[in-house]
Amino acid sequence: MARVLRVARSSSLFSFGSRSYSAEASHVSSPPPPFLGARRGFTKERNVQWVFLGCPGVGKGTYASRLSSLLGVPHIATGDLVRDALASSGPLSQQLSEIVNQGKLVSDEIIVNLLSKRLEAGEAKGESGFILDGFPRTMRQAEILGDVTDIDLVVNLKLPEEVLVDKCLGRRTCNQCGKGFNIAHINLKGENGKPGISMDPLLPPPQCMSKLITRADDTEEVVKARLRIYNETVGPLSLLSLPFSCEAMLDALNDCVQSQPLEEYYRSKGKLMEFDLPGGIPESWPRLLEALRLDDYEEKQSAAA
Ligand SMILES: Nc1ncnc2c1ncn2[C@@H]1O[C@H](COP(=O)(O)OP(=O)(O)O)[C@@H](O)[C@H]1O
Repeated sequence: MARVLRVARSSSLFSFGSRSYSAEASHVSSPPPPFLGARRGFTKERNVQWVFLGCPGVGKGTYASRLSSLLGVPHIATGDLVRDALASSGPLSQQLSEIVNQGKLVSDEIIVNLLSKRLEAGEAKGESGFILDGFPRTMRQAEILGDVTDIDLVVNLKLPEEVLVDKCLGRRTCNQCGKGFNIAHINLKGENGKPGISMDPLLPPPQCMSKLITRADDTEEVVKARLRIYNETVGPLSLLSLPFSCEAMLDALNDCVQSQPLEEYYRSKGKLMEFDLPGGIPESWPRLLEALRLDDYEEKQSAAA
């Protein structure tokens, strides 16, 4: 039977259809080892169920997608689900475009429904496990997820705030092959004991160059609103220095219900792995694999095959 997240408006009850998930029946040892042991979640019954947290622009999509290929689990980005819904014709599209283009969060009900449909379709195709990117974004979403399934590990990617806006503004997607690139040159000098960060642009191959598009919500104003909302709902980011003056952003802030930050929620459950990205993909990817204790994963997989 299909696994479905169902929303009951009057209560916190959501369900993953027939699967016997229980918040109590966690296979996670307590207290967890440092960085949780990356192999948490690899069981005979199912594959990993991981969540990627991180500010807009931090690279969640990039690293979640690489890990999903490595581990053979689907990478499910709720931002992509929202963009697919936006691209479809229908009343939902119109409703979403106003919300997304102001940098606001889509309602928990809409996002849970989109995710539910995606999981259902995946299960029908025989998918097992997942890496969620962009979900949960609110405490309510985290509670819903916690009610219906066990999350093994929450990876919290971090970059200095100065880098995030530039990275968002540098994002490009090829409208033909769908791959993501980044044209930003990041070169942040180290100061006050903090290391500098430099990232080369991730440039597209020549055939994609003329087909690059920028996300409609990657304007400076909307990016800053999204970063502020992230700060309020997920975890602290010292963004107070950013100049916020536009009305859309103030609306977004007013709409943003202050909730206990998600980072703290998962930290208190011993599931949070913090990861400060040391630079671009060439520096960060091997270090991330090491932190996840997956550095020898490919070798072991091929040896076992
Ligand atoms: N879990 C979620 N809850 C509410 N809104 C979401 C969620 N995931 C995505 N969205 C909506 O989709 C937009 C794009 O999401 P995403 O691609 O994850 O962007 P980013 O991480 O760059 O902010 C968000 O700004 C928000 O409007």
